[in-house]
Amino acid sequence: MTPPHDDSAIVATLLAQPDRAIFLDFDGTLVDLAATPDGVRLQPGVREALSRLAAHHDGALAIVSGRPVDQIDAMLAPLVLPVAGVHGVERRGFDGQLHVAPTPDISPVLARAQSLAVLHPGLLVEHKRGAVALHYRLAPELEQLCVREMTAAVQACPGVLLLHGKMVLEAKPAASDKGGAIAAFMREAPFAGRVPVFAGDDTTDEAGFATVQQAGGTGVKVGAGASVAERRLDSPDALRAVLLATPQPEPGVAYDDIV
Ligand SMILES: O=P(O)(O)OC[C@H]1O[C@H](O[C@H]2O[C@H](CO)[C@@H](O)[C@H](O)[C@H]2O)[C@H](O)[C@@H](O)[C@@H]1O
Repeated sequence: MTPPHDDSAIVATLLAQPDRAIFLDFDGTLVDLAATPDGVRLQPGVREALSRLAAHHDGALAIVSGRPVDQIDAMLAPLVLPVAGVHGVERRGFDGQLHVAPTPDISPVLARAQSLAVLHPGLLVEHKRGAVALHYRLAPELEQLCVREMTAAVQACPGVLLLHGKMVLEAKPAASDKGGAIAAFMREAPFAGRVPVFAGDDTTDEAGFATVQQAGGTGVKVGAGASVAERRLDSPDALRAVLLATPQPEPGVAYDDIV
């Protein structure tokens, strides 16, 4: 389905305003989706564009992902940014401090997902801090089976919620989400007092859109699909084009100089 319109010009204007706080999802937003989680690649120039944009906003730029913080660090190295990982279970602020939310016992879900993957080698299980992702991208015909099994497993785990993302079912703590992670960043320097913008592509990003819009900011949905976000970009390519055109910092000023 083709998205109704593309707000590239408006998003570029928003990102250029130095009083914004910028929050970016990773998979399907900054990088194109790939067949497997370790198959994604950061396109040339994106790391440098993120560094420029962070400098332009005095460091108020964070990645907000379903991936663990250390995976995001590995993808962006040598650039180190504030990151919320595992849908807000992990969060490293601008000051470098890592905050970890309490996590309910998820071991029954992990055991069920792993049993299913043994029976069906096309399925892939990711065990993250307090969360389990069951990927069926390589075996899409197993979607309904995965939904049934993961729903049943999660029902037996109080405090655990099931998210249905892009070809993935993720069991994660109900109390943590991207909205909460963004709100936590917004209480801290250098994010506090700024107007938030969050770009994301998936159902798991909707809580983030709601949070930034309640704070007077802007949600930007990347790609097709229903969303509460007020703005829309066609694809990760459209977002990257906006990022690559981000303002140049003052001569000699880079993100590394402000952290
Ligand atoms: O919040 P995000 O940064 O968008 O992370 C969401 C999940 O992304 C990854 O899975 C997704 O991307 C994979 C690579 O393109 C793809 O193979 C998979 O089908 C997608 O669901 C990641 O593996 C998960 O841990 C993240 O939660």
